[in-house]
Amino acid sequence: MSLRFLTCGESHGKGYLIILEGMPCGLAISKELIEQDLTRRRRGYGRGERMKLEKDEFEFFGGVRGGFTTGNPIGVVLRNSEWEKWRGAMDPFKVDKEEAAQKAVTRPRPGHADFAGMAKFGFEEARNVLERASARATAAWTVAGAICKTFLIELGITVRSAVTSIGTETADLPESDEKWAEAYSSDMGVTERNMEARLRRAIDEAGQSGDSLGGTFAVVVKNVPAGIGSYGEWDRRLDGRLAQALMAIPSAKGVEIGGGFELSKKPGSEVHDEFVLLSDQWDRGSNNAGGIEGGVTNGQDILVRVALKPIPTLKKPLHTFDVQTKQGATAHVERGDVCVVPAACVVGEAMTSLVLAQAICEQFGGDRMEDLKGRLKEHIERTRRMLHA
Ligand SMILES: Cc1cc2nc3c(=O)[nH]c(=O)nc-3n(C[C@H](O)[C@H](O)[C@H](O)COP(=O)(O)O)c2cc1C
Ligand SMILES: C=C(O[C@@H]1CC(C(=O)O)=C[C@@H](OP(=O)(O)O)[C@H]1O)C(=O)O
Repeated sequence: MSLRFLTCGESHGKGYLIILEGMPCGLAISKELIEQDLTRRRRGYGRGERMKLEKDEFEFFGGVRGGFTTGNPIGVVLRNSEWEKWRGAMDPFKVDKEEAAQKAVTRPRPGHADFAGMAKFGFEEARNVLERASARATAAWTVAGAICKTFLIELGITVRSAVTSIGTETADLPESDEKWAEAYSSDMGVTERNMEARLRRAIDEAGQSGDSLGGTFAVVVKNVPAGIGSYGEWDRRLDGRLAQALMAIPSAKGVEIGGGFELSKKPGSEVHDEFVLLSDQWDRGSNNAGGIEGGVTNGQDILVRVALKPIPTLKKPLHTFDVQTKQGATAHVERGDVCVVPAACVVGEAMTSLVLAQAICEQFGGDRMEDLKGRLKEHIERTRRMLHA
């Protein structure tokens, strides 16, 4: 069965419903791992007022019994902390006209879905658009992703992320488990404490001048077996699927696999990862491919980098127009974040986990975790024999 997830909900509505269908039965579910990822997604210096208020309370609705998946669709309810405050404007049936009018967004913010969404549906103002386009939905994606990450951990596969730049300040990718642990617990998603301070300063400067900052992050997947994905059809290639899932993160504008854009500047002799003999096993001397060749994993770590634009709602608003008066205006201002890169990289882990879990379920799936693990083990052993000198 293929694994898929859907959500419904709005940023200032009651919350989100998450349905993850196709997870095999018998997987132990860790509520703590979901809580940890939701907490990490709220992190980061530069996030706005809402992240101090939001608790991300969630409840399992179906598909898990006694701590194990049953093979039924998994349902989770994720509540918005401020629902009561927004009820007047957002209630499914009893909307208070005055409150709704106060919340109307008639001056579309450049860089947001406001105008494009109004054009799509013919809305007279953008409230319905921004409610669904909001990155609040990434909390729901993080819940689904954390369940997929639990599935991958059970198979010995780890998905981690780190911030690699904010504005023009850069940070190194962690190189050891110890460094990854530092990035995991860092508020900024980086390894060095002095780097955290530099990134905070950059965010302060942007915030003080009413501006915002983007940046980059990397997701690294370790211990992925070779041979996952497909070269058979364009929409089954794993690199393409990862790029789609990561590009869907609000504000993501670029995705690179392995050496990415830099590879285009080098000759082939410096790019392709040669096979080398390490004791009695054939291995690779480098990993410029980022663990994927021809849309299929090659057994090396998967490395994906994502570039995020600076977020669009600015305290010093950009120029726009009012869709009702047709006059020039300054863009609508909502309270908001100055920089979201440390939060977005947690969403990057979630989306990567989802795509990988999907590919593994398609290839080795079935209804039972135990059967899937057995098939995957056989596959790994066969590959090891292939690489044995
Ligand atoms: C975790 C996270 C939080 C975000 N918070 C804000 C915010 O507070 N204000 C804002 O204008 N954009 C924020 N964004 C970005 C917008 O949601 C995004 O730029 C917008 O929906 C348009 O989508 P696009 O940039 O992918 O084209 C956030 C993005 C992420 C990933
Ligand atoms: C709520 C979250 O992020 C929100 C994403 C967002 C946007 O425009 O994307 C705008 C802000 O919403 P609000 O105006 O309600 O503060 C962010 O806080 C979240 O990440 O959980």
